[in-house]
Amino acid sequence: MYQVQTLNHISPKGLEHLGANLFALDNEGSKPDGILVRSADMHNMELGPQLLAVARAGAGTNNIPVADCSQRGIVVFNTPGANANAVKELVLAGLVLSGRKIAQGIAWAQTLIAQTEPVAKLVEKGKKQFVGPELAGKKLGVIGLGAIGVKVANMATHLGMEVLGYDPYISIDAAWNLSRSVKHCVNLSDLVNQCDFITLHIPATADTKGMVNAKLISQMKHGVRILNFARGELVNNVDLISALKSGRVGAYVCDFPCEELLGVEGCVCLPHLGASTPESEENCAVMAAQELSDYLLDGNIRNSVNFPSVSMPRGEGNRICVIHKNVPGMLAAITDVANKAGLNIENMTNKSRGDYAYTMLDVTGLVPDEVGSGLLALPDIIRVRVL
Ligand SMILES: NC(=O)C1=CN([C@@H]2O[C@H](COP(=O)(O)OP(=O)(O)OC[C@H]3O[C@@H](n4cnc5c(N)ncnc54)[C@H](O)[C@@H]3O)[C@@H](O)[C@H]2O)C=CC1
Ligand SMILES: O=C(O)CCC(=O)C(=O)O
Repeated sequence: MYQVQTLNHISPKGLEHLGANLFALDNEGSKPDGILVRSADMHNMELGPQLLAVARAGAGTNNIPVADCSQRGIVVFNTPGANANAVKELVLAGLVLSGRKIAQGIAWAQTLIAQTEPVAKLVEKGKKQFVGPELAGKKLGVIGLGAIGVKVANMATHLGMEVLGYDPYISIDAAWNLSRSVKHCVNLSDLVNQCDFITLHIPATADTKGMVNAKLISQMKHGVRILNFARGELVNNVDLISALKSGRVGAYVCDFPCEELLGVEGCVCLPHLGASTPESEENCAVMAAQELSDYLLDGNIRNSVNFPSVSMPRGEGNRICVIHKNVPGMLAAITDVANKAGLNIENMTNKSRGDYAYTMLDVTGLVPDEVGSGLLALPDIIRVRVL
């Protein structure tokens, strides 16, 4: 029985994929084999030696200590694309909110109840302060053309916007899905200096943190409207607030409120609602639970952010799963241990990713305990499981 801990609310539709006879859900989680998480910050969490995998029901994994997990042989999964439509739809709202001063208008309309003049009269007198531009005919810059960025870019072409995209690492799949009317920018300056609206769809990493700062803003069009449904850390808030005050930035719509942004004129903060739809919560939970179950029960890895994708159909015998360093001689050393134990290797697969690699052997015959201990005694072996 595998113990699975949930650190956030995970849609019950997903949890149904963890069969009750094989998995025990334990929210206190003293010694979980697997963790299901959404946005909970795991950086200061103590991860026990028994922990095998963390599945993020969502896209961003910056709340998970991924490098540390890799070193300890903990596989981290995410759910690529499972919440992309939910975010795309909120970006549509964000585009309109950034231009038409809707949030400010709604807040102002609520104040009219206390006035002495009739509300309808006050509305007609006051509405001119909330005039804002249409989207059609304007230029939208999409930074990051992954699952969400592609959907946003394609949607914007249907709104009559001229769309520019920047992503030096775009995947082949994403490129196939991108509307051919999206203009490709080879550098960021080329995108930011012509766009009326800019939307961020990149992960928060050491390279991207603080990317929207005074220097980049100085290259943008005066009055540019910026949308951030990716991560708060991508934007230097001090520089952004000063640009809002000077009018260089016309509006900032973001999904990541923080102390310094609340109450700043021109800033519209949503409470991290990008993926908050029943459909997206369910998609993410189902995908994450399936990934976790497939790994815990059969050792297969799909959609990991720190280990390679490795899957093999399960045969009759035992399966030996080895996480190891990506260094020469590992396959020979692993198969040598199996051979010495008299095991016949029926099927075998091995893949590497960066500094790490994963090998699975399907063998006939019972696997003696000394195989596990023999493998673990080899240099550069991180984790061994016999399933
Ligand atoms: N507001 C919310 O609730 C949500 C926020 N997110 C955030 O949005 C981000 C993107 O999500 P997805 O599109 O699903 O991820 P994805 O992995 O499909 O796409 C990210 C894209 O960014 C590109 N990229 C990376 N570094 C870049 C750089 N320096 N410049 C330009 N492009 C760069 C990658 O090549 C990739 O194509 C997530 O990492 C997460 O932080 C995701 C889902 C929900
Ligand atoms: O689970 C959520 O609500 C947040 C989703 C998110 O930020 C992500 O998928 O990166």
